[in-house]
Amino acid sequence: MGTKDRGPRPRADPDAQLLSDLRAAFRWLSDRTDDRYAAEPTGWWADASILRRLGPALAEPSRGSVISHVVGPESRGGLLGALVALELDVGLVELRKDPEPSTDSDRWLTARTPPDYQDRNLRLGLRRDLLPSGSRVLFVDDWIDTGGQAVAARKIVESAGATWCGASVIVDALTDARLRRHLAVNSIFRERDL
Ligand SMILES: O=P(O)(O)OC[C@H]1O[C@H](OP(=O)(O)OP(=O)(O)O)[C@H](O)[C@@H]1O
Repeated sequence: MGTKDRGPRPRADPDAQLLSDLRAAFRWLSDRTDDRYAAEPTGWWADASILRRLGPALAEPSRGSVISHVVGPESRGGLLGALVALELDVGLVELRKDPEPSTDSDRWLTARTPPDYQDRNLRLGLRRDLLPSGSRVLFVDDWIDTGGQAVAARKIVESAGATWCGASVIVDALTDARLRRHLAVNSIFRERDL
């Protein structure tokens, strides 16, 4: 059979390609003296071709939903949140760690996390005037581990009178399926697939 008879070359599956590129650019860090492993995902945004695909991939599950704001926790949630907000054509509201009001009239909504992946009870907060009641929020982050930060984020969103529409993350390391459902988590992949 000649080459003409073979038909078009099958196109590479873009999702499979993104997964494989994310895996290739990721490292676990560890010391010989310590059995702890730390995720090192910064190669993902150091690579222009991965960076370009992250916003569309994280926005994809929300394409059919009405989203008015993206909320991203400091620091990587802010970085990725901006990419997703651009894709969905909405604004990004920063979720800060230990926010300090600049003036008395600078109102923040805050909540403390249950112990997170580093056993921290972080105080997270966002500026009240940036998230009007009735907003429809998509939470964006690189990684969800215990879900502690996302749980606190949901409390804050709801205390603003806004609706939590879900969480979009690159890696889902949750061990609690009920929490995954409660937070409506979509991920590019599970930690076990790294
Ligand atoms: O599910 P959890 O147990 O709450 O943990 C997940 C969070 O922890 C990491 O952020 P970190 O606070 O390390 O800050 P970073 O974004 O600056 O890395 C990660 O980016 C998530 O925000």
